[in-house]
Amino acid sequence: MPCSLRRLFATILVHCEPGDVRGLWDRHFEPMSDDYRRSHTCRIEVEQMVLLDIRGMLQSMGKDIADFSLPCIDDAFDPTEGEAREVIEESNVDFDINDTKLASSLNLEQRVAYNEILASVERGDGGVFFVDGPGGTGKTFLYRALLAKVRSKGNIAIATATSGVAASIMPGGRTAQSRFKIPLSCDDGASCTFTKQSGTAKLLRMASLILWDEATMTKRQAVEALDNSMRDIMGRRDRPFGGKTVVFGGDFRQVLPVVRRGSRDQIIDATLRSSHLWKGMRQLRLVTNMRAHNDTWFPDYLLRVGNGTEEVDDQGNIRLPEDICVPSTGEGDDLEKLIDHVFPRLDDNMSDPNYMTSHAILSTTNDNVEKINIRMVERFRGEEVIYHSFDSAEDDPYGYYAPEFLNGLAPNGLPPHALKLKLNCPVILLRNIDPANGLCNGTRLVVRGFERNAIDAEIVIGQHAGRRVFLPRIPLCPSDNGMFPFKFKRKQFPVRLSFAMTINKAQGQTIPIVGVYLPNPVFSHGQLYVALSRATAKRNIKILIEKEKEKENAKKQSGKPKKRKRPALSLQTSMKNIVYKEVLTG
Ligand SMILES: Nc1ncnc2c1ncn2[C@@H]1O[C@H](COP(=O)(O)OP(=O)(O)OP(=O)(O)O)[C@@H](O)[C@H]1O
Repeated sequence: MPCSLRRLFATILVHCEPGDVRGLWDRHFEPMSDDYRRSHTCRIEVEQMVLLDIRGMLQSMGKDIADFSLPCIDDAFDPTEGEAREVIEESNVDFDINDTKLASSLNLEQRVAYNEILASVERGDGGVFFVDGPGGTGKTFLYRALLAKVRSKGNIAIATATSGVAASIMPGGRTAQSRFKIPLSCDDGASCTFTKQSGTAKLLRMASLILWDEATMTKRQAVEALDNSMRDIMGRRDRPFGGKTVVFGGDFRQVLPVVRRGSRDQIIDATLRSSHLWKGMRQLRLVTNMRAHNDTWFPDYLLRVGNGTEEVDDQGNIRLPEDICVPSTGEGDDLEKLIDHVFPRLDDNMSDPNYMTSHAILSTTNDNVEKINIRMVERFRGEEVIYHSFDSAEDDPYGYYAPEFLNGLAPNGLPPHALKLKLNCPVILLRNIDPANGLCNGTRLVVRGFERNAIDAEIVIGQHAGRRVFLPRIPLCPSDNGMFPFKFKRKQFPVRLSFAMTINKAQGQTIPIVGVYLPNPVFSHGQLYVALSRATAKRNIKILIEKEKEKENAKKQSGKPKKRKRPALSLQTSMKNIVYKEVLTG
């Protein structure tokens, strides 16, 4: 508890712009130091221990404790002796002893990749690799084996991924953006923002191995920025990544980088495959699906969907297996049926975090996801707590935008104005709060308690699973600045319910029991493939494609008081599948 309070304190300093930092410190010092006071009697010593802990947390959130009006840290109590925080943090990453045993169960393709990469690490003369594997072929399994091997020898291995979710399932994983300090908008020729003398530069120089998972989802300019900076800090401008062993991984069949209003050509141009670095990357291919290894038909089908080779009808749609499709009437209760399939015996399992994280419904848009989440929280037993946000238009001195209007806005990546929660319900974090401690955009948690100004939650996925955290309300702005003609700010808890999530958010996660809700066709490359490939076997996936015609008829008839016939039940099995084949073969 005191540790969770210290983390909450650091989070408030970084994200909530408190007016009276010293007052906050004085008021909460006692509960924040409970654990240290039990083992130490000297108040000065206890105060220094709390400050050092908070300093570490602030540093991992990218802030310096000296910028806040807190008591000073006395060097005599500082055990780090001036060593860079990045180096200490990385050296302290515990490797799971069980991961050192993974090497013995690698399949043939994984073993070839493992040996080649380790040989490069051992030679120390650099090498750039791309682990190319469809979803479920064990890329993450391979990374865990590599990280454990390098770290078990006392060497530094840096694990990163494009998304927070993928980063959180690797030990010591961080988002590539935060670890390498890649600028948010990154143009051709850009570099990372760290200096040659910084802790990040020191860490990268010391690293024996650098991993970047889901590199297929990042813009090539971000990878090129790392290459530029590595050449610079290593003083080896002629060698890719300054002569380090760097391993990228991903699957171009999955979702590609987001290019706002981008054309197909612009999206392809933004991918790593279009980078000048691509040709120099040694390709290591994984082909055996280890996620669905008990079901050989399903992985083959998935690959045909991902490769765009599954046969299409005259409308350009592919057929989904009948036994995974939920019959539809085009009416509202279709969704209830899908929910029943995906969340059986919900009442008996409400407090089981494993159940909550192994069942989820995926859909294409936030609106669909919100609709499912609202239904699910209504089904969930317990008292509902509603937290309302404080919304403002920053550059609106005359108050043109009424609060009701602002409250009704639902931009992507922001929590709703009225956040409805119940005890034990699953939520997903919407911001990188403290990536080093498992709180990043995409982290899955369950709600364990409600405070007036904080949500008490438990991390349920990844290496920090089981950790309790307090989440405060923070000011949040839409990631897309051009979305509104004013600067919109919402002060709210940075979470959303996660019974359902968008397909893009689910990339990189294995979801043992998955439902896919498709009231509208998929609209981007790889979406259908990502949705289908989250499951471990065909029998664990259900898809609801809503019947279009009936919906339209229902709309037309809604104005007339005539008796309506009960809509017929039919099985919708065809769906659009968007595949940019040039990114798979170019
Ligand atoms: N050699 C192996 N032996 C046993 N299980 C394995 C092996 N390789 C992978 N697995 C298991 O297969 C499943 C899928 O593996 P993993 O998550 O590493 O795939 P992935 O390629 O990273 O998938 P995605 O791209 O969808 O994230 C996991 O449950 C993993 O533990």
